[in-house]
Amino acid sequence: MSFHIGAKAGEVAELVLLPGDPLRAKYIAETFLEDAVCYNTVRGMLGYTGTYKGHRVSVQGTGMGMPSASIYIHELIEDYGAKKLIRVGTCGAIQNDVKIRDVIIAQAAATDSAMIRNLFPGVDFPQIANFGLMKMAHDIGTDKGLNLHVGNVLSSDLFYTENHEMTNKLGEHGVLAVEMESAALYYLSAKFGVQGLTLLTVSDHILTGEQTTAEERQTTFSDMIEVALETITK
Ligand SMILES: O=P(O)(O)O[C@H]1O[C@H](CO)[C@@H](O)[C@H]1O
Ligand SMILES: O=c1cc[nH]c(=O)[nH]1
Repeated sequence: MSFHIGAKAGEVAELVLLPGDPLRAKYIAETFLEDAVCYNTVRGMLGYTGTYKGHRVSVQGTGMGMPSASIYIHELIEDYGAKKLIRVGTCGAIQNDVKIRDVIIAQAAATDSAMIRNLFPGVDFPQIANFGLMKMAHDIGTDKGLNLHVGNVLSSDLFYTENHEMTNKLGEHGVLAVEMESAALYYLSAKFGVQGLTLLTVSDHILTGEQTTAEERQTTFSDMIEVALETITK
């Protein structure tokens, strides 16, 4: 077992989905995977391994924010050998043409976190998705007829930001939505030479104030999950 994950060696698959919400991990395992077994309950951050169309796949909750997500992502890669990781998250849209329940493929993630900046003084390290996973997800999502958007997102340290001017400015520069973990996934994927991608379902609209319910955030968004599972197992 690693510091925060109670799985034994071999209990985590090389292919891992990463929802922030551990109960979304449970829902995904119970709804989409066959023979899913729970390998982690440490801190209630549930993790499961099962199969999807014959491929071993794990799904691990990461918690909220880059400090929490980076702990799980780091241990999944370094201690358990994860090779492809797809975050399946929720986000708040900051573009008018991005609607509630649309799916976003995060091509890159800007961040207001100092976590990565502090590692590269004087350089803005680019946090980008793996191209192969991104193209595959785009092809699969397009075939499914989804309302897909591809572009930049903001991974913010603050859910309740006071800097609305900054959010608006990022929107004016084409950033699609705000969430809290993708920059960490993309940085750690680059550090360890593995493949990382984020898919997001729009759970709320920052410009219009529309919202989904907590239950929807935990248990729906099956389009995104299916695209993630098809992509990661191709
Ligand atoms: O739904 P998840 O994957 O947790 O993602 C989003 O939701 C949380 C905030 O409500 C943050 O973790 C944010 O990134
Ligand atoms: O970080 C997040 C996630 C969902 N919705 C938001 O507005 N922000």
